[in-house]
Amino acid sequence: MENRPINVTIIGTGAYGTVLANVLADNGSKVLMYGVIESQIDDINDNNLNSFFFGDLLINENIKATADINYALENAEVVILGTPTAALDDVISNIIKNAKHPMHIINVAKGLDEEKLDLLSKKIEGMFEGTNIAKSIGAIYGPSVAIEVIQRKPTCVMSCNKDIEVAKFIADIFTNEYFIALPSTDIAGCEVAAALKNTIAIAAGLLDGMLGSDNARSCLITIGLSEMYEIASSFGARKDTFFNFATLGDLILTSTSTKSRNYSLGKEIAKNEGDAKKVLNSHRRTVEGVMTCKVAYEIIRKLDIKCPLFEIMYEILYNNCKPSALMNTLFMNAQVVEKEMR
Ligand SMILES: NC(=O)c1ccc[n+]([C@@H]2O[C@H](COP(=O)([O-])OP(=O)(O)OC[C@H]3O[C@@H](n4cnc5c(N)ncnc54)[C@H](O)[C@@H]3O)[C@@H](O)[C@H]2O)c1
Ligand SMILES: O=P(O)(O)OC[C@H](O)CO
Repeated sequence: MENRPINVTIIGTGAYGTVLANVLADNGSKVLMYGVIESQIDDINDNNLNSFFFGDLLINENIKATADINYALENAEVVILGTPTAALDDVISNIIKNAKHPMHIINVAKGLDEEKLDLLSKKIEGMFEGTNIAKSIGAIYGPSVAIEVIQRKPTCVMSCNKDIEVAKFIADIFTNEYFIALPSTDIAGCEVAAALKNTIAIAAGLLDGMLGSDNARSCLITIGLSEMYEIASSFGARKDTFFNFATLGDLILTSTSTKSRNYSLGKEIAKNEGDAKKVLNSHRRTVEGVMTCKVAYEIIRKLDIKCPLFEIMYEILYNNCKPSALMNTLFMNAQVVEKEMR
């Protein structure tokens, strides 16, 4: 365990960036947040609050925020990419332009590379290639709705890195009595699961809104886990990874919690008689399962594999198909047993 304060810079002053800042500052790290929204920066510096996301819940008073990227990166040893997947291109370009020394890069965005239909970590690696800025590239994934972490409720996540020693180092700087990070070297497994569970959560919210059936939700989660593994294994994921916090854990949380934005979107679609188009047109919050569904659908087609849940969700979210009939066919076609037994 490192016993000196680590300088950590968090890119983004959003919900998850703020909670990770709080965990790290609680652990004695020197935390600086870089943001683009002046009111959030001022709120953090002047009031120890990020009230846009967390109302009057105080955050650690040692957290500082800035809009100056040079200042933000000047002493950074670890940089956390704390924005949604869609902002990563911009964020990484900004780091490459302004960083002057090597640093550990940790991604927390849950998504896939929509252009190359590939892993987000590969895209991030590709962007840093030849720059000497990324000492290592890893991720933190696990069941962690922001509001509960800021309230210091027990949360377990995976620290993912190809190099187990770096995974352990990052796990150590995050771990305390309420936030536990365990190392994993299976980036592909954790990352694909972290992205795909968002689409399954939209399906779960939709199903709950339509049927209110605990039986059906459990079956949906099981089918989702199976399809998640099917897709992830094509990226080299290990089966044992599918029993950890980033995979099964996050899938259960996001598919059952009303605090999840993805699950809530599904419920909202159900409330609007299954009219996804209408709901998505007026939606403003970060809901990554919608884009992930499209990427997953294209990956499934490219690999020529069968993932009925993702195919159905694509029809609902992108072709405005009514969910009821489609949901029925999902259970009729459920395939969750070993491939060789089918
Ligand atoms: N919220 C959660 O509970 C939670 C938990 C685990 C993981 N995550 C993941 O973390 C990622 C971020 O989610 P969030 O909930 O914090 O999102 P959010 O919508 O709360 O915040 C996003 C933040 O990114 C900032 N941002 C956007 N573009 C930027 C740019 N170019 N440069 C700098 N800042 C920029 C915005 O200003 C905003 O402060 C997502 O991929 C999400 O899946 C979220
Ligand atoms: O609010 P959501 O649906 O983006 O989910 C947040 C986290 O990913 C849960 O671990």
